[in-house]
Amino acid sequence: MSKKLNDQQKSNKVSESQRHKALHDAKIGKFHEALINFNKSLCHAESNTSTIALIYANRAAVYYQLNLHDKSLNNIALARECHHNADILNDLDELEEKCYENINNQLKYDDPWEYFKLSYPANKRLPFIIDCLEVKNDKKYGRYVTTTQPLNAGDILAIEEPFFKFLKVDPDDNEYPETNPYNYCANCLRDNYLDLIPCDGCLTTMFCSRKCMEEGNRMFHQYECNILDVLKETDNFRMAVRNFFVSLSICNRNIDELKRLMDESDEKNPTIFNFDLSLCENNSKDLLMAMMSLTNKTNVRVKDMSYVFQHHKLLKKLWTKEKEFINKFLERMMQVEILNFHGIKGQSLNAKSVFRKCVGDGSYAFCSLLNHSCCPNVMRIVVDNRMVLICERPIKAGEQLFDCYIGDSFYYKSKEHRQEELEDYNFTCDCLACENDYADILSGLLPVINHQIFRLAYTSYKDLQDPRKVLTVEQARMLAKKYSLILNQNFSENSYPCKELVMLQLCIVKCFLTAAFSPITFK
Ligand SMILES: C[S@@+](CC[C@H](N)C(=O)[O-])C[C@H]1O[C@@H](n2cnc3c(N)ncnc32)[C@H](O)[C@@H]1O
Repeated sequence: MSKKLNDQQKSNKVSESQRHKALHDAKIGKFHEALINFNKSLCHAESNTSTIALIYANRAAVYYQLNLHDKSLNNIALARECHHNADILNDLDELEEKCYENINNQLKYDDPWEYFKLSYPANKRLPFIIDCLEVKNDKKYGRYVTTTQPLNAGDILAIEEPFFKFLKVDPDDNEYPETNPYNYCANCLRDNYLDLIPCDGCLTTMFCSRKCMEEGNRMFHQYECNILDVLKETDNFRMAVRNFFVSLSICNRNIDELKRLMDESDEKNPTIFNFDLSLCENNSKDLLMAMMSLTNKTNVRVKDMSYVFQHHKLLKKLWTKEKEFINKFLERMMQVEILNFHGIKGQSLNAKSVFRKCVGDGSYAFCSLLNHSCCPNVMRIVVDNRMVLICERPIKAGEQLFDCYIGDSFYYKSKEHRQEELEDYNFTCDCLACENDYADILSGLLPVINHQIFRLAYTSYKDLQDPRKVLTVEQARMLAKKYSLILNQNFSENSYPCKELVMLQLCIVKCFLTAAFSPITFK
């Protein structure tokens, strides 16, 4: 790598000052703040110095206090691996003994994947979606997803890993602590209960494990580590530049192979349904082609990016020879991004509420095939970086799955407002809600058909809106099940949309959002 362009260098002095802040936080019981400050301190510590061992030892002690003994043991092991002064060894041995003595009393994490599971057998070639989903194509929608079997509200239809992903961090944003880079793994975007390890080179990049560190370095960080400040200037194109690095790595740095994949994607317009992703062999190239086809070629102009490519030997050479293709690739990535990138809200130990800023963006090859309706029948939520697709009202065999691209659907926004928000997608929505100009569920426009169900739906809906009534994850999961059952039993196509069915649908959405985004709980 060439000369480091970040203006700051590792410094044990800065690291020590952060460590002392963390020790103070821990002393007054602010354990989450302490862990973040220890992470910051780790990032600033000079490589191969005993300071790093000391920080891991301190972090181990905090995890011990939090009753997270496996994390404590992990940090003891990390401390021992580092260059350390002999006098911390005794402390580590003592702490280790205490952890083993108490390991059976440690807090158990609530694993969201015990709850979010596919509701039907998995597709054999695409094991992350259920086996009755298909992709079709027509003139109006382009590609679209349908089901060969009826589906019910509450069913989980897909659990998909992002293909491209990007952690959006801002160390200076104090208003939203979740945008602090010392919270999340730069590779998988998970918070790992703040048990992160620092990059040896820069001051802000952390990983959750050696495996993620190796993968992150191989896929993108080898190019980015010493130019993080330069990359900030790429503004909107930051993610496109990241995707170029990742794609180049997938092609083993062979740009001719990347060109070939782009040509093949343009020619065949493949989706993931064209591939067998159950095979253990590396299928990144298949996925990359499927991702590149997710564009309607919106007009995008890339600004001059030469400054990004001047600091790395290979990139500089590629830029001189292949500037035109690289620009074309960045444009394509931007076109894909406009249509298909989804915010990732992290789960974090220090998240205080359901509503918080996204910590990153991700793109999902399957879920991106869903078209839009302002009265959707499925919803997407990102749990722990994976996209979970949930059925929010009954769907007949043969029907298309529709997602709502604009968060709130016809329940809250006027038709004009919705169309404005859909502008980037280049189509005019003619869904049921737009055709009939439904707006605002509480207005008089929608009829009430079953008054008994309406009373139940209305009370439940109002209860869920009440900010004083905060649901636990467990309660939200139970209620999602309850409302799904009532909706499934009372749904009739002839009466939808009516107030009570739409309200029940909204209750289900709200419960799933709460179940996914509530602060992490322990059993
Ligand atoms: C995320 S992609 C969905 C998959 C897309 N149909 C494809 O073939 O790749 C979004 C694009 O799909 C099309 N689309 C989505 N919803 C639509 C709708 N309700 N009516 C017509 N076209 C729609 C638009 O071209 C939009 O830009």
